[in-house]
Amino acid sequence: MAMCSTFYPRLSTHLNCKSFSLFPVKHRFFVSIKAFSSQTFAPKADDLPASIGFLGLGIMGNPMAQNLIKAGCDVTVWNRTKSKCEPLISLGAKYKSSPEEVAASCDVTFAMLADPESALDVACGKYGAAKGMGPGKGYVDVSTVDGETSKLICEHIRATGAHFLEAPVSGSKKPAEDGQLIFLTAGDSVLYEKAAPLLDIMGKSRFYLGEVGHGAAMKLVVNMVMGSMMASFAEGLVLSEKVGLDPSVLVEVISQGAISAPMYAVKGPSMVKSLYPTAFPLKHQQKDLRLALGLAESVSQPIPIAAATNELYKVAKSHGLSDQDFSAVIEALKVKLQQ
Ligand SMILES: NC(=O)C1=CN([C@@H]2O[C@H](COP(=O)(O)OP(=O)(O)OC[C@H]3O[C@@H](n4cnc5c(N)ncnc54)[C@H](OP(=O)(O)O)[C@@H]3O)[C@@H](O)[C@H]2O)C=CC1
Ligand SMILES: O=CCCC(=O)O
Repeated sequence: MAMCSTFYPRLSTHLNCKSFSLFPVKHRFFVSIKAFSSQTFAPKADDLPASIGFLGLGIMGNPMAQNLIKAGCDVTVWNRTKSKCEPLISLGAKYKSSPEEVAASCDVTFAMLADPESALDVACGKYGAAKGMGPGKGYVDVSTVDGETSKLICEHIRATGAHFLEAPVSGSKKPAEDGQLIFLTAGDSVLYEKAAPLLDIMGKSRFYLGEVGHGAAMKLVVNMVMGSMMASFAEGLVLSEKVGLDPSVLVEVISQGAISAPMYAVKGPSMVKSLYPTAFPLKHQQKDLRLALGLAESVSQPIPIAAATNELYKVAKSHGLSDQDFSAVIEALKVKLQQ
């Protein structure tokens, strides 16, 4: 039986954002805001899925699954590289040797995979999760993929009689550890409601954006902006140093002005020291820019800044920086041209 016992006291509010002028009226966007409250709305154990699967235990999947286990949930894990399951097993997780077996033994299965190819393979491949799905079950894909991939996975899952939710996340390693992610969900609303208490363990807010593809699109737009912001920040740091300024002072100046952003304050000091401890791998940021370019292409929308930014991340990848944090994109600007 599911026992999610260590909930923080939280207030959950559902807003129909049709009433907000910021949102287009043709879609019904449901925004759920969690906040700490003196009132306790701990979900009843009866409301929670009894057993939860988690596929993909990388930088993000590991802490997300950990938070479910620590909240008392009954979690079964699988990862391509089995050794990454060990820390979770020692916290109380069960293990199955394929996505199919995990899905067959769980009510709701989450997947946090690297890219469209791996998300598709884990969901729809030979021993994929779809093989173990069926009526009454749910599949929640929290990987960052394009809408087309998400729709394909959705088709396979729904064909089994199960429900599908795409739920990519905004927020990186630390927010994942702290249960402070932002879920950008779309798909079967029945599953959205069923998974909500689990999303609330792993995150601080959740957006329900309608039909499958909207969650993926929102995530790609956000990461397109983030990738360009980081590239521009990197240019500023390199240029400031070239003209004899102290880049640490630039970080401080930016932090006090209108363009301050937590990302600059968090990443800036280590970028100045040429250190890039990986929270968000550079290869994933380039993947997201590539997918955002495809999204823009699908509606003939020019995104020249993102296109140029993508080229810079590709250069960074060609210099062996794929597995470094995406802030290592600055190194692509330091490369000396051959004389
Ligand atoms: N890191 C971050 O800050 C954030 C990342 N994301 C997104 O979340 C997803 C996961 O990111 P993150 O955890 O950082 O990435 P990691 O690279 O740390 O983890 C990737 C996961 O995918 C698995 N995987 C890769 N290829 C395959 C394959 N062919 N078959 C099966 N499994 C595979 C890996 O397994 P194995 O261990 O065997 O390699 C691992 O479990 C990505 O889509 C990323 O864009 C979203 C928000 C923030
Ligand atoms: O996809 C990665 C997003 C990282 C972040 O939101 O900080």
